[in-house]
Amino acid sequence: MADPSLSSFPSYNAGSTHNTALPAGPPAQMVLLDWFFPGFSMFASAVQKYLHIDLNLYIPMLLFIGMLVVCWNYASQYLWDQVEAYFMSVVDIRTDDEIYNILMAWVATQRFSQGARRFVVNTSLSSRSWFLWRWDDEDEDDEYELDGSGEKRKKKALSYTPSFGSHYFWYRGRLLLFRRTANREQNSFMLVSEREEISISCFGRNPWVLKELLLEAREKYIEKDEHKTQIYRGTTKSMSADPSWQRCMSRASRPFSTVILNEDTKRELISDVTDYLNPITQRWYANRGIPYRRGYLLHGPPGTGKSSLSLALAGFFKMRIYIVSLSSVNATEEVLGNLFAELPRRCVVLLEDIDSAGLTHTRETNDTSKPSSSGSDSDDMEPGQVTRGNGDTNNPNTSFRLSLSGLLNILDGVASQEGRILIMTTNHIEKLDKALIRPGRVDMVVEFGLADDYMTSSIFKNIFAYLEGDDGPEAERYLKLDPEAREAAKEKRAKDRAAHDARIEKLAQVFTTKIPAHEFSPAELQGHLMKNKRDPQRAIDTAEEFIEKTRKDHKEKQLKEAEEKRKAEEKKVEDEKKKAEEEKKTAEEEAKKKVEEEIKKKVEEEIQKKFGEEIRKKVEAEMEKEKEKKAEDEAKKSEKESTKPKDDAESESGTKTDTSSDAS
Ligand SMILES: Nc1ncnc2c1ncn2[C@@H]1O[C@H](COP(=O)(O)OP(=O)(O)OP(=O)(O)O)[C@@H](O)[C@H]1O
Repeated sequence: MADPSLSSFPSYNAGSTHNTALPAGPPAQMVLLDWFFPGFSMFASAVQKYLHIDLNLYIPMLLFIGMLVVCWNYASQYLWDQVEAYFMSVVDIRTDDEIYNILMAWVATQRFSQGARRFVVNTSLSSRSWFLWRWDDEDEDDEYELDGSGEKRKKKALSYTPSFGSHYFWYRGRLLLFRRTANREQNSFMLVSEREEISISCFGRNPWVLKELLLEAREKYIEKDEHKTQIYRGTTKSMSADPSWQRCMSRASRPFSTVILNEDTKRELISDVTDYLNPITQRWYANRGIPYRRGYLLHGPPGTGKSSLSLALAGFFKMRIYIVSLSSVNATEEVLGNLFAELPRRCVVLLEDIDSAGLTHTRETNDTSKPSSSGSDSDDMEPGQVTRGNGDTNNPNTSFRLSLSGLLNILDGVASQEGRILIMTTNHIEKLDKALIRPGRVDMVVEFGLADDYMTSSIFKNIFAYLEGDDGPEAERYLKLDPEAREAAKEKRAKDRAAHDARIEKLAQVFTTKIPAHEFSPAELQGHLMKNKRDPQRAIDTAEEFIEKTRKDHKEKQLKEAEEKRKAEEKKVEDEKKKAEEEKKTAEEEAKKKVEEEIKKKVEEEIQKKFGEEIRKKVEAEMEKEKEKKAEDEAKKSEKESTKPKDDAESESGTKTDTSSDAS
């Protein structure tokens, strides 16, 4: 019997489109189609019923087309692979390398990116890989707008790059292909940028155009950062045990002129570094077998410009700066060694706070013939040992130790990159080991001091005088004026500026007379001036207040330090007392034990002596007794033998007599 559900099936007779006779059962092809495309039979019967079209007629054709498409896909993919392998050049971009940032920054500026219908939008194009992550990057592309109060408000620039897929574009007259695909290996631990693969291909077996593109991208990238200093900090990621340099900032290079320091010292420093970086100098070093590196030591009280000078120097010579602070808990020998091994060839390394690392102990202390370094508070440390926290061995931070010889090995061992500039900063040069600052490790020492009159006045002018670029959007407004008006405006502006600077010059003198020399650090003065950055007169009027408050702070700090020192000394005395008491107690116990042992020995000897004599006497008496008894027995025996030949009758009475005598 026919299946009623198939009553609506179209005819399976290929010859007749209008034949409604029921088929014996669904043909195999229909079952197959239904299996591949569920509901196909329903769709076919609906088409048959309402449009009078028998799809059965077209099935072979559809199948053929489908197969053709599959074959085409396969063949085209195969062909494309062959073309790519034999007739194209391809560059794969590593997403965990800085080249990713470089290329994506270039791609974002290309027409094909901006025209892409499906695209990725970012506020930062940098790779998400933690070691490339810029987390505080002031981007030049960031836009600003003025809000109601006239303050600038930063708007993050948006970058558009093509989304997953293949994107063709022209470059230097050649057709190139930018391909962005999802990484074949997807796992949840992967960072966003690692989940994609990027490549650029060109037709032809010569990849020169790709290399040129990459060089151009790099050039643009460097150009963008030309006036910036790239700052890297040595960190130990909690997730990974390996320490690494993290790019933390790309900051507008600090002009050298803004660091207030003796002009001769500045000039000397710049010419020294210039000479060092000269390729001829490098050859000179190589010819003489001298390690090609240079070290500088900047020392002085906190906030006097040591870090600022290092940054300005890196910016001036367009070098990256790698900062690591030895006061950080993680600055162990292993961490530092790994960090130094990762340094690029040409860079500035800033080793901060080498005094707080406790490098206060000389290597020579191992050698008792040589004098100890400084009599500093670290004197009771183990020789050659470095602790953090001013040699406070009780400081929990000191649980990680860095030996001085370890640090020296890192500084000039195989891990140290030749061609680098090492800058060490310290607040207490007197505490440093001579080995650490000997020539070859430190080639120039620059001293920083508290602000003198020249510094005070310079800082004042630095804050309040007009500087190029201060105008911002106001300057753009002038550009919109007609040439005549612009000229007049320009002249007026120049006059205003000159008048302003003259006023600031006078005010700087007044301010300088109010601030006592060599008492405050430039950072403290700058802090006070910054509080009044729009009102120089107010900065002068509140100078006394600042002096009073800062003196109070100094006093409090001194008191705190003295208190800490006192506590440390008290603790030291206490510890020593405890130690002495313990030693005394131990000595007493030992003496007591000794006396007891002696007494015991004597008693034993006495006992031995006394009881030994008695026992001897007793034994002798016993022996004597035994001897006597033996002699008696002998006598008796011989007597018996002598009386034996006499009469037997007498012998009986004799026996009786013996018995009575024995009984008595
Ligand atoms: N000589 C100086 N010239 C210009 N600015 C200075 C100078 N000294 C300090 N400053 C300002 O004070 C602030 C702190 O300076 P900086 O960090 O360079 O001091 P430092 O000597 O490295 O301090 P620390 O020893 O605590 O690391 C900076 O903002 C800097 O602009």
